[in-house]
Amino acid sequence: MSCGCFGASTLKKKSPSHTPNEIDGYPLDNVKHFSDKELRLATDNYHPSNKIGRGGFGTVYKGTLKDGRQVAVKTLSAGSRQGVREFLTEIKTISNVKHPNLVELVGCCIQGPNRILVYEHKGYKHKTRLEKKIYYLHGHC
Ligand SMILES: Nc1ncnc2c1ncn2[C@@H]1O[C@H](COP(=O)(O)OP(=O)(O)OP(=O)(O)O)[C@@H](O)[C@H]1O
Repeated sequence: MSCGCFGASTLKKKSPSHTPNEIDGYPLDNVKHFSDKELRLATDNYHPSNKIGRGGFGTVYKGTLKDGRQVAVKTLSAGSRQGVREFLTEIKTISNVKHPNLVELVGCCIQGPNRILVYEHKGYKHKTRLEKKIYYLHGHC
């Protein structure tokens, strides 16, 4: 947390609410950006009772957005190198695809160290990990 010892110009340069509009040259304009605060509110501060799973990316929490929409909030585990690559891959692929068998990417959070993906919540997942890989290999048909 910043305190009074920093000058105003320092605070301006390092605004914690800054959201990048690209990652590795990939534009993020078509993806909704959530703030850390919004997702903490949605998941009751990542309360353990909202934990719905864990994958290669990190822990997944159930959340409710301000508009009442139910979402799955996928938090990237700190230090997960696989996750950093997967974060960008998931944004690149899922944000441009709509398919009844794929969950919709609602948005993401890239704030400070946070790398979080927000999906529509499904009561169950349609695809196993293997099915997802086959799906991608066969070119989203
Ligand atoms: N959109 C969603 N709706 C409901 N539950 C979800 C959703 N996304 C993930 N989950 C839950 O979180 C668990 C982990 O999902 P996640 O996609 O992170 O990993 P995975 O399916 O094992 O595949 P991978 O590690 O390759 O990404 C799932 O098994 C499921 O229980």
